[in-house]
Amino acid sequence: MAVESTKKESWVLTVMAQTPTNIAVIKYWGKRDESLILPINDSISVTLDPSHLCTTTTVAVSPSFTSDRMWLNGKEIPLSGGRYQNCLREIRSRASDVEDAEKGIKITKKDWEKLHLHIASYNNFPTAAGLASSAAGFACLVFSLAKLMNVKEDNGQLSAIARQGSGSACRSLYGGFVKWIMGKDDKGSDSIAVQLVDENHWDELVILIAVVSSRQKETSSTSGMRETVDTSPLIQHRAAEVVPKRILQMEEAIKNRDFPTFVQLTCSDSNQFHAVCLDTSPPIFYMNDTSHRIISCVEKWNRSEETPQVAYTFDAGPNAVLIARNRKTAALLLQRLLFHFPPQSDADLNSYVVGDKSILKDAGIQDIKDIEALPPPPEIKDIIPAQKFTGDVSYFICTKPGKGPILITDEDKALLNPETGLPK
Ligand SMILES: Nc1ncnc2c1ncn2[C@@H]1O[C@H](COP(=O)(O)OP(=O)(O)OP(=O)(O)O)[C@@H](O)[C@H]1O
Ligand SMILES: C[C@@](O)(CCOP(=O)(O)OP(=O)(O)O)CC(=O)O
Repeated sequence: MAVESTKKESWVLTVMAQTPTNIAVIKYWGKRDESLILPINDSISVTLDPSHLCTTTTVAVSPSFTSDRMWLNGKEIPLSGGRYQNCLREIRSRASDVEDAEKGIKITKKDWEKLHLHIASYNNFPTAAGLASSAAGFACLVFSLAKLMNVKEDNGQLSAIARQGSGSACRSLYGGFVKWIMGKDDKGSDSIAVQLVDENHWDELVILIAVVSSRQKETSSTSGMRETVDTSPLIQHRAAEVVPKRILQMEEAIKNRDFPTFVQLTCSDSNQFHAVCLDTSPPIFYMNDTSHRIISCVEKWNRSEETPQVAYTFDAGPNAVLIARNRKTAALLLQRLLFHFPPQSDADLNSYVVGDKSILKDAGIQDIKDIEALPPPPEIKDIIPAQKFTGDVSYFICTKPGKGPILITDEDKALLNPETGLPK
C-alpha cells in the first residue's frame, strides 16, 4: 500500500454529512437513457428542511478495510447494484490527494483506486415509502464521499454523479428551489441541477405532508416511468409541449413569489403526472381514495377563497405534500385535515403531528379532544353529514423549504466507529 502513515495501516479517516430530501413541483417522469439516468424533461423541486426529513451518512476509508461495504438504517446492504457502482466509480475517478497532518495520514490520488470504503447511512423518515429517501440517500452518499476524497468539483458537477444513483437525487445537492436541467449531451455532462433561489427567498411557505401509507409501494418509480415511456402516448406530449412551458412559468412564479400561479402549476403538474401513470398500460395507480379526498378538500377550499391557499402534489405514492402560502394558512389547513382525518382514539397527538409541532398551537390544538371539537370547514357546511375518515392518515409532518447538504463535524454523531470503521 502506497499510503503513508506514521501509524501504518491502522488509521481510519471519516467524514459525515447531512442531506435533505426534495419534492418536485414540476415532475421528472421518463428517461431517455436508463443507465446514465437522463430524463426526457426538465423538473423543478423544493428542498425540504433537513431538521425534519434528512439522510445522515458517515463514510470512512482505511487500509485495513478489505471491501466496500454499506449499512442502511443499521442493516448491511449489498453495494453490487449498478447505481451504487456508478456513483462509486465516478467519485473515485475524481479523487485528489488528501493529507491529515494531525493523524499522520497521506493518501495520494492513485491510492484511492485501491482503498476500500465503509458507508453507514440513516434516514430519519421511512425508507422506500414515497418520501424520496433515494433522493436524500444518493445525494448524501455522493456529497460525503466527495468531501472524504477531496473531490474539487462543485455541487452542480456532483449533482450529475448523484443523478446516476437516482434521478431526483441530483436536486438534493442544493437548498431552496432547484431545477434539474435535462441537458442534451448523450453522456449526460450537462444534465445537472442548478439552484433557482435559496431557502430564504420564499421562507413564508409551510409544507404539510400527510403520510397516507408508509408501506413499500407496488411499482417503483424506476419501473413505473419505464412502462410509461414504453406505452403512454400522452407522455410524449407532456415532455415536448407541456413541461417546457410550465418550467418557464414556474421559474417566473418562484422568482416573483407569485403564489396563485405557483398553486395552479404545481397542482396541474401533479395531476398530469398521475394522468400519464393512468395512461400507462397496464395503468399505474399511485394515489388512493385518501389522496383523492385530500385533493377534494384543498380544491373546495381554494375555490371558496378569492385566491388559492394551498398547493398539493403527489409523487409515486399516496402521500400528499401540501404547500401553504404562510403559517396562518398552514394552521387553517391543518384544522381542515384533522377534521376530515382524525387519529384513532388511542393515538398520541405528539406522534400524529411531527416535525414543526408548533403548528398545532397555531391551529388551536392542544390535545386529541380539540380535534374532536373542530367545526366543519365553512366551505363544506352544506354537505351533511360532513365526512370523517378516522385513521386513514398515518401521521402528518410539518416542515418548510430548507437548506442543502452540510458537513457534520460532531464526531459523537458519527455512524461509524472512528477506531474500527464499523457501525457503532
Ligand atoms: N440513505 C440512503 N443511502 C443510500 N441509498 C439509499 C438511502 N435511502 C434509500 N436508499 C436507496 O433508495 C431505495 C429506495 O428508493 P425508492 O425510490 O424505492 O423509494 P423512495 O425514494 O423512498 O420513494 P420515491 O422515490 O417514490 O419518493 C432504497 O432501496 C435504497 O437502495
Ligand atoms: C415521481 C417522482 O418522485 C419520480 C422520482 O423518480 P426517481 O428519482 O426515484 O427515479 P429513478 O431516477 O429511476 O431513481 C418525481 C420527481 O421527483 O421529480
